[in-house]
Amino acid sequence: MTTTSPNPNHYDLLVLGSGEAGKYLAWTLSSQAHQRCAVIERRWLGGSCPNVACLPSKNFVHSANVVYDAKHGHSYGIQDAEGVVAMTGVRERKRDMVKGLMDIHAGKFKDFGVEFIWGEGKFVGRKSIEVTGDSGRRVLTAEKVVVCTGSRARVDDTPGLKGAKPLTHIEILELDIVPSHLVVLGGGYVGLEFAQAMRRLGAQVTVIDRNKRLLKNEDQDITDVLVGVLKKDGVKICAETIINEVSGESGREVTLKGTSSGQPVEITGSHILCATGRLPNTENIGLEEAGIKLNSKGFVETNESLETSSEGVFAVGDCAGSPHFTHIAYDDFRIVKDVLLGKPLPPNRRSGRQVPFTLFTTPELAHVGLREHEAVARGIKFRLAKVPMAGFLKTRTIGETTGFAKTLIAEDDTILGFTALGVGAGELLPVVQLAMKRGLPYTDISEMVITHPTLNEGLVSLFSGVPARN
Ligand SMILES: Cc1cc2nc3c(=O)[nH]c(=O)nc-3n(C[C@H](O)[C@H](O)[C@H](O)COP(=O)(O)OP(=O)(O)OC[C@H]3O[C@@H](n4cnc5c(N)ncnc54)[C@H](O)[C@@H]3O)c2cc1C
Ligand SMILES: NC(=O)c1ccc[n+]([C@@H]2O[C@H](COP(=O)([O-])OP(=O)(O)OC[C@H]3O[C@@H](n4cnc5c(N)ncnc54)[C@H](O)[C@@H]3O)[C@@H](O)[C@H]2O)c1
Repeated sequence: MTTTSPNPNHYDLLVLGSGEAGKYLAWTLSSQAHQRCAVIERRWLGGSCPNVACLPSKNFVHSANVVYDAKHGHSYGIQDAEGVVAMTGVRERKRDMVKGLMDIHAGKFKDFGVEFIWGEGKFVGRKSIEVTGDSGRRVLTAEKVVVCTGSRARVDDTPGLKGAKPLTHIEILELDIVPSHLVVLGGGYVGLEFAQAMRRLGAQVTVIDRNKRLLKNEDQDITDVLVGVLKKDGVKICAETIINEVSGESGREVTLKGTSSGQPVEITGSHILCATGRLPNTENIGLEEAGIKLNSKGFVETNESLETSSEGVFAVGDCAGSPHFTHIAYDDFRIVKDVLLGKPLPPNRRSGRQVPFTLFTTPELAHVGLREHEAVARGIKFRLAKVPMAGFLKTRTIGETTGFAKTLIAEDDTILGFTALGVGAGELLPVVQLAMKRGLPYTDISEMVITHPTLNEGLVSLFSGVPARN
C-alpha cells in the first residue's frame, strides 16, 4: 500500500544510511511496489562497499598482484620489471572504478524514483528522523523505517594510538606513496589483505596481532599454510603481541611498544594501519530514545525478520550485527523486502542461512559451513577429504599451486563444510553451497562432468576422495 499523505516529508519507506540492504530496499520498493521511498546518507553514496571497503580494496589488491607478477616476469618469459611503483597510479585506477560505481548508483536512484537526501540523520521520534545537511534541517516521517548505518573501524584506547593518527581502510586507499614500513595492527581480514598487498607494492610490512594464531577461528592447517605464504612474501608476523603504548605519527615515524610472547618488544615503522575490528554506527542517532533497543555490543537488536524492538522499524547489515559481509547485507535486504511485501518467511530464514566468505589474499581463503575443529569440538561425526590445490589442474597452468581444499561429509553423505585455500578459491564456493542448500549427497558433485581444465573441475577429485562409510 503506498502512502496517500499529502505531506511531502512523509514516506512509505525511509532508510537511514545508503548501504547495501538499505539502497536495494528503497530501489525495489519504489520500482516494484510503487512506494514513496527516501534514503538519507551523510557521506558515501551507496555505502562503504563501493566507496571505501570491498570493491576499492579488491581493486587495490589486484594492482598489487599485477605489480607482483610484473616483478616476477621471468616466469612468463619476459624481463622482471624493476620500476618504482607509482601509488598515484594505483590510486587513480581505484578512483576511476569508484567514480564509475558512483555514476551507476546516482543513475539507479534517479531511474528508480528514490529521493536521495544528503545529511546526517537522527531519530527524533518512533518513525521520525531529523536530517541535518547543507540545505538545512528537515524532519521526515514514514510508515516503515530501515536503519542501515553500517560500522566503522575500531581504534582502541591504547595510549598514544589515536594520537598517532593511524590509517584505517579509508585512508590507506588514498595514499600517494608506498609506505617504507607499514605496521598493521590486527591480523584479521582487513589487516591481512592490506598487509600482503602493500608488501607486494614494495613496502616493508609488519603485522601485529594479540592472538597466538592469526585467523584463530579457522582450522590450524589453513592458518599454517596462509601464514607461511605471507612470511614467504616477506610480511613479518608478530603474533601474541600486546601493544601498550604508541608514539609518533603515522606518515612520519611511529613506534609501538609492548610485549611479544611475554618479552618486551618495540616496533618502529613509517605508517600504522589500524585493522582491529569494527564498531557499529549506532550511537548518538536517537535509537534508544526512539524505543529501538541495542544489545550489549551496541548492535541494533532485531528478530528473525530483522525488525527492531520498535514495530515497523527494521535494521539491516553491519549495524544489526549481521555477519559483516556485503553478500550477507544483500541477503538482509531480501528478508526485509519479503516482510514488507507480505511474503511469509520460512523458519530460521535468517539464523539458518549460509554464511560463506572469501578472504582475498593470494591464495584466497574460501569457506562455507562447518570447520573441522568445530565438528571435532561438537562431537559431530564426519568423513574428511582433502586434496592439494596442485590436484586442481588449472592451478598448474597458472603456476599457483599453493594450498589445499577440504570437505567434511556427514553420515548421510550430505556436505557439512568446505574450505579451500588456493588461487581463485572463492569461485569454488557456489557449486558446493548449492549442493549443501539442497541437501544433495556429495556424489552429485563428484559425478558431475566439469570442463577441463577449469578450477571447479578439481571439485570432482576432492569429492571423489571421500572415504567410504565404515
Ligand atoms: C576494508 C574492507 C574490505 C571489505 N571487503 C569485503 C569483501 O571483500 N566482501 C564482503 O562481503 N565484505 C567486505 N567487507 C565488509 C563489508 O564492506 C560490510 O559488511 C558492508 O559494506 C556493510 O554494509 P552496510 O550496509 O551494513 O553498511 P555501510 O555500507 O557502511 O553503509 C552504511 C551507510 O550509512 C551511512 N550512515 C551512518 N550513519 C549515518 C547517519 N547518522 N546519517 C546518515 N548516514 C549515515 C554511512 O555513511 C554509510 O554510507 C569489507 C569491509 C572493509 C572495511
Ligand atoms: N574479504 C572479506 O570478505 C572481508 C575483507 C575485509 C573485511 N571484512 C569484514 O570486515 C570485518 C572487520 O575486519 P577486521 O580485519 O577489521 O576485523 P577482524 O575481527 O577480522 O580482525 C581483527 C583482528 O585484530 C586483532 N586485534 C584487535 N585488537 C587488537 C590489538 N589491540 N592489538 C593487536 N591485535 C588486535 C584481533 O585479534 C583480530 O585478529 C571482518 O570481520 C569481515 O567481516 C571482510
